[in-house]
Amino acid sequence: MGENTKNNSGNEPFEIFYNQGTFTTPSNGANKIIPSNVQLSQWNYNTNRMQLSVSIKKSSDLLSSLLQENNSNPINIDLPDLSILNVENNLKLGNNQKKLSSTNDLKLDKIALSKIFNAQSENSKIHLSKLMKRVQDIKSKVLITGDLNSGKSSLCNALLKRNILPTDQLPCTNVFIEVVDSFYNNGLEEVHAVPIDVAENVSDAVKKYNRLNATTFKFFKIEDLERLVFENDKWSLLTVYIHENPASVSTSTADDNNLLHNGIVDISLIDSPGLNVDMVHTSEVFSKQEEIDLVIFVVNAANQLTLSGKDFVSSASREKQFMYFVVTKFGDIKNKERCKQLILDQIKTLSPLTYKEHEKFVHFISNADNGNSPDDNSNNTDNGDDTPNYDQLRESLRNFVLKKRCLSKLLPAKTYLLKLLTDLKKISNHNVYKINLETINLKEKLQELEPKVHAAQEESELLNRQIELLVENTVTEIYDATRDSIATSIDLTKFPRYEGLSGTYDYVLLCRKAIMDNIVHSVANSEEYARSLTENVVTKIYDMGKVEKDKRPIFAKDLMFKQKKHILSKKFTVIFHFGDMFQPSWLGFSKFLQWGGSIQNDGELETQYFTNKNLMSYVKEPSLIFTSKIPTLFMYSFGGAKILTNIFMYGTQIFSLQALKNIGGSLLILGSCLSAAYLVHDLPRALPLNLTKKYKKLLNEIDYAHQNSNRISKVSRQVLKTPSKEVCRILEVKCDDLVEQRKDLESKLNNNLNSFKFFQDFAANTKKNLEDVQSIDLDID
Ligand SMILES: Nc1nc2c(ncn2[C@@H]2O[C@H](COP(=O)(O)OP(=O)(O)OP(=O)(O)O)[C@@H](O)[C@H]2O)c(=O)[nH]1
Repeated sequence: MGENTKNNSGNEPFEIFYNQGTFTTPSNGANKIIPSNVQLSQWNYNTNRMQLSVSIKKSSDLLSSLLQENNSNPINIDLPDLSILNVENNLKLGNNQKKLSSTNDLKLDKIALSKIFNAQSENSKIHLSKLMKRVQDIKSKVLITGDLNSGKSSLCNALLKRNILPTDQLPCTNVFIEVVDSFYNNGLEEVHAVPIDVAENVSDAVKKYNRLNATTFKFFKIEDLERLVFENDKWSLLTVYIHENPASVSTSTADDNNLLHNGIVDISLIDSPGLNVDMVHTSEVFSKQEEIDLVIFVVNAANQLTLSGKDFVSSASREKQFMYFVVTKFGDIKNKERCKQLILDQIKTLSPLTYKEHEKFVHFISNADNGNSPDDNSNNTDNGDDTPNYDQLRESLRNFVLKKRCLSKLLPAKTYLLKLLTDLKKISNHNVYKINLETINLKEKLQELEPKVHAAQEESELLNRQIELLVENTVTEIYDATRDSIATSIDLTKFPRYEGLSGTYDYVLLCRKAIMDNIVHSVANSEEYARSLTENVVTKIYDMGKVEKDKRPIFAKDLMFKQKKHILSKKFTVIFHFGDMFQPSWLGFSKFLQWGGSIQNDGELETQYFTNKNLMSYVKEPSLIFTSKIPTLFMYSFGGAKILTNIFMYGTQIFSLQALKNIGGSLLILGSCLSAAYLVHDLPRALPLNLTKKYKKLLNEIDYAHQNSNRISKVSRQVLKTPSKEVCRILEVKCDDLVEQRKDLESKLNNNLNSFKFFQDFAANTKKNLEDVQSIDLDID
């Protein structure tokens, strides 16, 4: 078994040559004439074998492409009526192997089902590769099974025409025995026993046993079989090599009359232990192995098909379309017709196809005792005409294997391919249907989504623009307001009252402070205005973005303008000069000389009479006298008195040089005194005027109004960025979400389109392959 027919003459056990319409087998040295119907069978067999091989390869490729599609795009396999690729076959519970319905008992989604389907498909690919091996292998295994003591070993011996296997009235075969021609063991008759510790069961043993590897078995003589068949606790398989026809051993040639090594297809017979509760499962599993081409079920006519037998047959017939039934001990039955009918009825229920051709597949044997004797054919004949003897059975079996090996060898592959391709056809049709439905659904969803996406995008753009504009207007407003406020602050300064010559120093300081305070105050006011306005606009922006109140970040307006740079930017210094106290003008001086009053800093003519002050104030603040008209009055009085004295003293000599000298000196002193008095008198007007000018000049020079307006508006802009960004982000997320949904739908739609194309091609290829397989005619007579 480990070695195959390569021993013979090449890769194939038989090299077939055409020779004027006959087949020859070169192994026997002489050309053998094979009947033309066998020749036809061989030709058909090879053609079918080749066609099936191609179909297996194509089916495997189809499965691979389906798997690939399933991995990139989970396919729909929620189909209840699949036979090979039904995912429910993968969902079994516990020891009782109860099947679960994926749709009822377990709710599995498309992805989960597709993963199970992957496993199922992989198994199917493995099975296909085994089928390929099987289709290309020309060896044939025949499993003989049946109830305990039903006559399996006797049947085996009868078919081999040798008493090789032990038979007994009591159950005796406890180990599976495979009988192979000694051709496969260098012409030696031996028993190779596979120990239980090498292989636990027969299925395993068949795989592990290798004739060329002595560690996989133990040698025994043929005579030891009597003992070995009982030792089921030691051996899982006994391989028995025999000379079926001792006469042909010397030439090592195949014999047409042989069953095991006949020159066209080599057969091995496997005798199995009787079916009891323990053995049914093992036999069922074994019979389903691809290596088993044909199952012969031996029925004791007296017992008919027992429960174990029925179990086995119904399970095995799912895999093997045809089974042989050999009814033994039929001769002992009185009412043969009734017995026959009862058994045929049972077969009809369990394996309808076998029943349909029961004349070929169901054999009634009357007497096994004599059947073992190859020479005594007369005793093998049943009393009835329709009950073939062992020779007829042997011939039928051999013909079946030889002429109908298409069925035994290739039918399982064809049957499997038909089921698989039908499954694939159903899957592709189902997917095309589902994809169409999904596509309609996706298109509807996309149509609904499209306007929403546009609306959201437009809303987002509009709101962005509105917020941008709002921020820009706010910042401009803050800038302008701050600039105006600072620019007008100096002019709006309220200067303190001048409290006389002695308070001149304080007056200077107070005037400067008044200007400074006004400017700084205007800046602080502008900052406060910016805070309030910014706070309002922040709320407005969140309102525009429809951000829920509890989701808005807390806005702490008091934190605005708190950094050091803000404090520093408000500071500036102006250096005071003595000259800042005076700003003489001819107009002012001439007014001063008039009795009426003096020009004040606002240009208004102010009249300060001697009487407009309380006399007590002059007492309290004598220096006030200098800012009043009192010194002027005094000057005028003194000058006038002096001139009058001169006129009186010099009379007509008033215009004499001496008189003019005296008058000139007096006038000079008078003028000087009046000028000094004017300057002192003009100080409350001149100082604020000069300071105002000086501060304005400085503020202009350092661009104070712009710097602060810029600073304040910049802070507001910075602050407003946060809600603007937040609202934009929310809108973007909303848009992105919709765009993502659209993208997702489009991608699904695209996938659907690809899947649709895939399944269209897949359906066409599957259909073609299915038609090819259907056209393979294995029914050759
Ligand atoms: N009368 C009669 N006896 C048969 C026939 N076939 C087998 N026997 C007898 O039935 C007994 C059991 O036959 P076996 O061939 O050992 O049966 P088995 O099915 O191999 O038995 P186990 O493998 O041990 O279950 C033997 O004594 C056979 O001689 C038959 O067709 N007619």
